[in-house]
Amino acid sequence: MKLIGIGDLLIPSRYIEEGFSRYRAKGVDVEVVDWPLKDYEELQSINLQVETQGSEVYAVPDALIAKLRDAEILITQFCPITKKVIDACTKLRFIGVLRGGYENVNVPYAMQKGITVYHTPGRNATAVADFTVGMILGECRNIARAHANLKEGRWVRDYANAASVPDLEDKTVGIIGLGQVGQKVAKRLRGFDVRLIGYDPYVDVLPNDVTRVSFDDLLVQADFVTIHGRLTEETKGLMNARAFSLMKPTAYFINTARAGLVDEAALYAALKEKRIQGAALDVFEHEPLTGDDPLVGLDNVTITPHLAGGTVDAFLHSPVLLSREMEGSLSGDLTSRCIVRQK
Ligand SMILES: NC(=O)c1ccc[n+]([C@@H]2O[C@H](COP(=O)([O-])OP(=O)(O)OC[C@H]3O[C@@H](n4cnc5c(N)ncnc54)[C@H](O)[C@@H]3O)[C@@H](O)[C@H]2O)c1
Ligand SMILES: O=C(O)[C@H](O)[C@H](O)COP(=O)(O)O
Repeated sequence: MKLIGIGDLLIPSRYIEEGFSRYRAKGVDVEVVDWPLKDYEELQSINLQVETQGSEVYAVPDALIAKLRDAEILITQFCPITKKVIDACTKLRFIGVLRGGYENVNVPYAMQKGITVYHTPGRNATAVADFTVGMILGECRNIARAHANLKEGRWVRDYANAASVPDLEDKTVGIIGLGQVGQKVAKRLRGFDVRLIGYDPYVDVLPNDVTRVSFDDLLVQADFVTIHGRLTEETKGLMNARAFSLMKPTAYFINTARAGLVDEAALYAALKEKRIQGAALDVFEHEPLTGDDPLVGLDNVTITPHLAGGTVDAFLHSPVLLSREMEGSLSGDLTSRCIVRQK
């Protein structure tokens, strides 16, 4: 059996090679090729922003497709596996995605062709959950603003909103979306003695210290609203002007998930008019965010350049996780992680 992995800027080839090297003992021929990209910005602009299955808007270079043709197992992180790629790989039986999401793979087409697709749920949930807690503290305690001021030689202790800087203890944190990341955020926040409320229409059982509430009740009650849904047709623009109008004027909004979950203009207006206290954002409608973006000029926002999932553990361990998940497929044993099974 032939496995071909596609290395990229965030998971270089050698990590895929190492992650799947033990397949060699099972008679698998493991080869890894590179997806040539200029820089991380190029990757973000073509892939992280494209949330349509198959990402056909990006043309995978023919030279790369030519290197993939013999694959029976194809491993990718961000490189789009489009209809054209699938058609070129005539022996393809399995696709493994080194991601929790799989928006860059044309899953419906793979399914139609009887190809089994695996992914890696939660591979960077720890990284994102840790970062989210950092963002909550960073914004409500003015950490980033204080740092920026000191770097510019200003010793500023009298922030305009200092009188309303909260402790986390006894505050209510509302978590929208209790999947891999949302549940880890809840787990981390327990140590802060907060009250946890959650909204997720698709999770039957919430962690027992997370009180299930409706979407509107969450917004009305929470001192911190943190969103962790995936971007779908249903969740697009979930946080709109109406949603922000339900939040307390003292509440904070945190988004380390996807920009598309939020109406950014409505969020900007709520922040600008101080209808909510502040926001911490790792994801933006237009990435990379430029210095002249209106959000950058606000004094009640903490912004980071889409960093939440990026730890060495998250990215470099993904191939090991995926190789374990897919191992059963070699002997025909399809495990629960496979999202599409052969008919
Ligand atoms: N900033 C980063 O670097 C970074 C890194 C990794 C992941 N992410 C993003 O973090 C988010 C969470 O990832 P995850 O792995 O936890 O995803 P997940 O699929 O495990 O969880 C998403 C949850 O959202 C819930 N959901 C679906 N529709 C909903 C709705 N209408 N309202 C509320 N909840 C709804 C689902 O039931 C699920 O429990 C995703 O948007 C992902 O793209 C960001
Ligand atoms: O940078 C990010 O947002 C994520 O690391 C990237 O999109 C992959 O996330 P995943 O699909 O693994 O959740």
